[in-house]
Amino acid sequence: MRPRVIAAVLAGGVGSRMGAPSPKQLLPLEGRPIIEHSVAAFEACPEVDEILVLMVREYVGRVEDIVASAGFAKVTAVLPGGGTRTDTSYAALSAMGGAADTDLALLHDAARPLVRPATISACVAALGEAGAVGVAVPSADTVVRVAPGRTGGEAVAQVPPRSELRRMQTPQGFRLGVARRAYALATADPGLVATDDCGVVLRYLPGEEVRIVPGEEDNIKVTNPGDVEVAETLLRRARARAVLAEADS
Ligand SMILES: Nc1ccn([C@@H]2O[C@H](COP(=O)(O)OP(=O)(O)OP(=O)(O)O)[C@@H](O)[C@H]2O)c(=O)n1
Ligand SMILES: C[C@](O)(CO)[C@H](O)COP(=O)(O)O
Repeated sequence: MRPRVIAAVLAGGVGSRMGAPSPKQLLPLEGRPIIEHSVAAFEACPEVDEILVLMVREYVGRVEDIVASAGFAKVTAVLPGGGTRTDTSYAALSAMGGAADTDLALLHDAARPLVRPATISACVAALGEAGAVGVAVPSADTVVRVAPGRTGGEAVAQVPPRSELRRMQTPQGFRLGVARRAYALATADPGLVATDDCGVVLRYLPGEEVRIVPGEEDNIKVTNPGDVEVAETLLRRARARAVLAEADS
């Protein structure tokens, strides 16, 4: 029997860098809220069985309305998120309590509305071989480690080989047993600091391989003012490509 695939769309953030009056995942992108685009990708992915959405508590009702009017049949619950992204991930995993350790959890930033169903499918396929996977892309820029400068400001301390570096995106996927073991250790650690879920597995289960799934440059995280316009341009370009591909076939 194939494992059940449960996706969680993480939308518990308030979007302080965006500075909009409501959380950025509610901003319109080509006429639909950003979060609707993100959920739609999972709804359209044939391998995904169920979707949970974790939203800033006071906007849970708003997202329930979005889910109802979009007719997302796979969404089984809209739940409140936590105080940090890691808290929201943990709340998502806790809400999957009825699932087996062999079932699969996919955690995705609501703020990445351009994720493609094919990328989600690739994560599910990779979880057939590894207990943890994360979508990532190479960096076109040289990435440096910095330290406080001798003359003030910051200075370059190290230039890691760029060929060994990737920029992590989401989705990030896990066999539930792996995510549960990692998060049980992480939440017991008072020094826990994490910026993504693969990092939690790497840190707390060092023996577990975290496999990279090649991603797409346009799976951007809408973060700062101006990013919605960039996402709109990328979305229009992707639509135009799809129309051309359809016409060619
Ligand atoms: N407590 C939190 C914080 C973040 N997120 C989600 O994690 C994703 C990536 O986080 P980020 O882009 O940092 O979103 P915000 O936290 O909303 O932004 P900011 O840091 O600017 O406040 C977003 O979909 C966001 O909603 C979450 O579910 N719960
Ligand atoms: C998970 C993530 O999107 C991977 O790039 C990223 O680390 C989230 O960071 P944020 O500061 O919560 O936006």
